[in-house]
Amino acid sequence: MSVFTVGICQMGVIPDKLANIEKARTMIGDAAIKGSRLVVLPEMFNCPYQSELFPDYAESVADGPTITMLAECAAQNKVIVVGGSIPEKDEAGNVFNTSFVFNENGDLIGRHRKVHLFDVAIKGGTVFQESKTLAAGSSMTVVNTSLGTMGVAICYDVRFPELARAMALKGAQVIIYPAAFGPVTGPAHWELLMRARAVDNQVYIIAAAPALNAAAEYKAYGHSMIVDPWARVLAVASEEETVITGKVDFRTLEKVRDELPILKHRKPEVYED
Ligand SMILES: NC(=O)CC(=O)C(=O)O
Repeated sequence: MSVFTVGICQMGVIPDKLANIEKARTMIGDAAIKGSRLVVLPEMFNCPYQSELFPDYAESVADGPTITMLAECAAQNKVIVVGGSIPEKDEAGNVFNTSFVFNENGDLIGRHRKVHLFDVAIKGGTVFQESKTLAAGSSMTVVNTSLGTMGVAICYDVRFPELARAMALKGAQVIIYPAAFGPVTGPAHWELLMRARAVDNQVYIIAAAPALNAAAEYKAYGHSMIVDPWARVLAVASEEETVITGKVDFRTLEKVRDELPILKHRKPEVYED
C-alpha cells in the first residue's frame, strides 16, 4: 500500500492500569474513525513513567490484559496497532520496556524490547534510571506488514543513529518511536532527533508521546509528530490529549531516495570495522 493514514494516540496516562487500557481502546477507535490504517500509542501507555512502578504494572505476553486489548482493537478496527510500550514480564521475572505490534487480524507480528535504557542524570533537570527495574532488549525490530516495512524502537533508542540506519538498511520505510521525552530533553531535542532520523535515513518517522499530565511525577513533553523523508513535519500535537493523523506516501520516499541517493552513496568500507 503506497498511501495510507497513520494515527497517533497522544493519551494522558494516570496511575490506574485498567483506566489506561480503556482510554487506549477508545483512542484507537477514534484514530480508526479518522481513517487511520496504522495506529500508534506512546511509551508506557498503561503505566506512569516511573521506574519503581514498572514491575507492579508488568504483564506477560501469555495473559496480559493490555496485550489482549491491543489484539482486540487491531482486529475490531481492522488496523495495524503499534502498542506503544508497556512493562512486559518474562518467565524469568525480568521486566522489559516492550512494544507489541498487531496486524489487522489481531495477530502479534512484532515485539521490540527497548535496547538502550534511559539512565541519565542531567544536572538541574531529569534524573531517571530505567535499569533500576528494567532489563534491556538485545535485538533490532523490523516488521513486514500489509502497509510496508516498519522499524520499531523506543524513545531513548532514537538517540542512537546506528539503530535507525540499521533498520533502514534492513528495509524499513517507516520508523516508529513510542516515546516519552520530558520537560528538559523535549524542548531541546525531540523535534531535532525525529527530523534527523527522518532525513538521514529517508524514512517516515512516527513519534508517539503521552499527553502532559500535570499531576504526574514525570512530566511528558507531548508533541507527538509525523515526519516525512524530507524531514517535513506533517503533523504535530501540543501537550494535550489528542489523536493526530498524517499521510504516509511511499511515492515521496521513493522520490527523495531517487533525487538524493544517500543510502546508495554510503561507503561502509571507510567507516565500519
Ligand atoms: N523515555 C525516554 O527514554 C526519554 C528520553 O529518551 C529522552 O531523551 O528524554
